[in-house]
Amino acid sequence: MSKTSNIMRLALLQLKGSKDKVANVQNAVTKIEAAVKEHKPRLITLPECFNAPYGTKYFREYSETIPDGYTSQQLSNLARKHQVYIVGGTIPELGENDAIYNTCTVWSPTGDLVAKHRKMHLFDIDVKGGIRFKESETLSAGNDFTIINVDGHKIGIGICYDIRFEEMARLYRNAGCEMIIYPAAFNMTTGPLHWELLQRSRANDNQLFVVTTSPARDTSAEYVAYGHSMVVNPWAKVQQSASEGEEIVVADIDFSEVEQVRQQIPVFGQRRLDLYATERKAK
Ligand SMILES: NC(=O)CC(=O)C(=O)O
Repeated sequence: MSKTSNIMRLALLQLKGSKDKVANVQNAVTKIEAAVKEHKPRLITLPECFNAPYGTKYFREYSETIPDGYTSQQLSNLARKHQVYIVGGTIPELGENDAIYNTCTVWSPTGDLVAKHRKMHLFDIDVKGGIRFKESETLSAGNDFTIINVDGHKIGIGICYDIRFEEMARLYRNAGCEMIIYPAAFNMTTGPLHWELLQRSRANDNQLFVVTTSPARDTSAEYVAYGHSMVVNPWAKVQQSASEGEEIVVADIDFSEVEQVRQQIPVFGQRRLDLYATERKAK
């Protein structure tokens, strides 16, 4: 598909969650309606696990099938009604063989499901005096890379912990992506240390836009999200950033910046591919 425009307006919705799934989804619906009315974005992004509490004991209870589940249907209707792309954060997905995935759905302006990305790297960490989390206690990992095409621009999709794996971002770059979108929910241990650093690293290494959308911080929640949803440009500069609370971040992406940095700092063509490689394995 040829590029119809180099400018794309995004709206990142940093939303506060609760244990009430319908209330969470309705909050997203209200904020999507507001973002469309006030800012007319082409593409809207939502946070990781926006319809459920983020915790291994909750994933099965809140899980839904895709695309016929309640949350999917709401997002599909909104995308069609407002003719926008929606990168629908993530929800716990009830998949085949009763497996549960942490899954991002992407909806086109016709309301069609254009992609479904299942978190590939499960968030299993144990930081002494900080946080222990083991997604693998209840979740299964996805095995597929996901690239969408919006107005001729290739955009890779990853989910939260996926951002720590440079190889995945590099594969997206190798496939021609100009942006990677990560719905994400870092926490109060890793957020201050790594949130911005990782985004700027992936943007710098691959000379593309990095976009993250986090839940708003709720200090009464069992898992306290860091917030600070962010857009980093291909120069690795923070273009826009939210604070901790509920917020709509509006960013006008100028995709011509991708070509500018790639021309001016041409590391991609200077790699020693005679000595090393990052390759996708056949499944
Ligand atoms: N929640 C995640 O998947 C990742 C995270 O919080 C981190 O990497 O830190």
